[in-house]
Amino acid sequence: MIEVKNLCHAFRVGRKGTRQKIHVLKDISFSVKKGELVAIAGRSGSGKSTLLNIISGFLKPNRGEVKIAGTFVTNLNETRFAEFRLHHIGFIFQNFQLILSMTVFQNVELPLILKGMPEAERSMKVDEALERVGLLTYKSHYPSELSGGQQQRVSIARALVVNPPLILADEPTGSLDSDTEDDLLMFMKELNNELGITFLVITHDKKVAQMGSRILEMADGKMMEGVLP
Ligand SMILES: Nc1ncnc2c1ncn2[C@@H]1O[C@H](COP(=O)(O)OP(=O)(O)OP(=O)(O)O)[C@@H](O)[C@H]1O
Repeated sequence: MIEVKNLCHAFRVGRKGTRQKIHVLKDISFSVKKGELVAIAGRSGSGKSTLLNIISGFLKPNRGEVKIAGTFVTNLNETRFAEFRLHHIGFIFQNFQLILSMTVFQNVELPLILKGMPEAERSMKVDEALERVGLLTYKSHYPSELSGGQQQRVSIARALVVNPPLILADEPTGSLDSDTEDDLLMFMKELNNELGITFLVITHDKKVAQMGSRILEMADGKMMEGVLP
């Protein structure tokens, strides 16, 4: 599902004269098979978000390539990558990224509007996704009227609504308390098992990493197959 080859990325920091290059990704290669749930673990600053930004197409790498579902995405321009994302990738973020002025229904409907789906079909798909996350009765609520765990479920429904083969999650439980975190991790595992969606989960939390069928550990710009205690 994902093949990453020889990815290198450095940021230039500082002012002219004292400018420095920070090499964040140093020749990273790994692959994720269809239906796997893989966690990428590593300390703060180890380059996890940079890697995810490249895989999601929000950042162009200095070198290397990423192939997702058979497409070399690193070659796509911004417009084509946006189109590709809409059909192939669902996102879950630490801070949910819901639009607060929109209802739960409208938040989940958004990707379908972008896809140009007719209204009747949209309505059916949104209801289906909300049912899946157990929040159909909350469809007219606003995000601020929901708990953190519920808001994260809405964002999962928004990711699921386009039936993506791949979900990228960046610290998905980072804003949740421990019990809610456990519920959400179980739910993500369920989606992985039942729907066969491939998950790539970025985390610095051992408990989250351990839910993966495989853990890739990032340290010092490199990646290795992780072994967590
Ligand atoms: N836009 C940028 N410009 C300059 N340096 C950056 C930029 N983005 C990230 N970095 C640097 O790259 C390194 C890796 O950052 P990154 O956010 O990828 O790490 P991370 O593992 O996701 O950390 P965290 O868990 O804290 O989010 C850090 O040293 C960071 O300061």
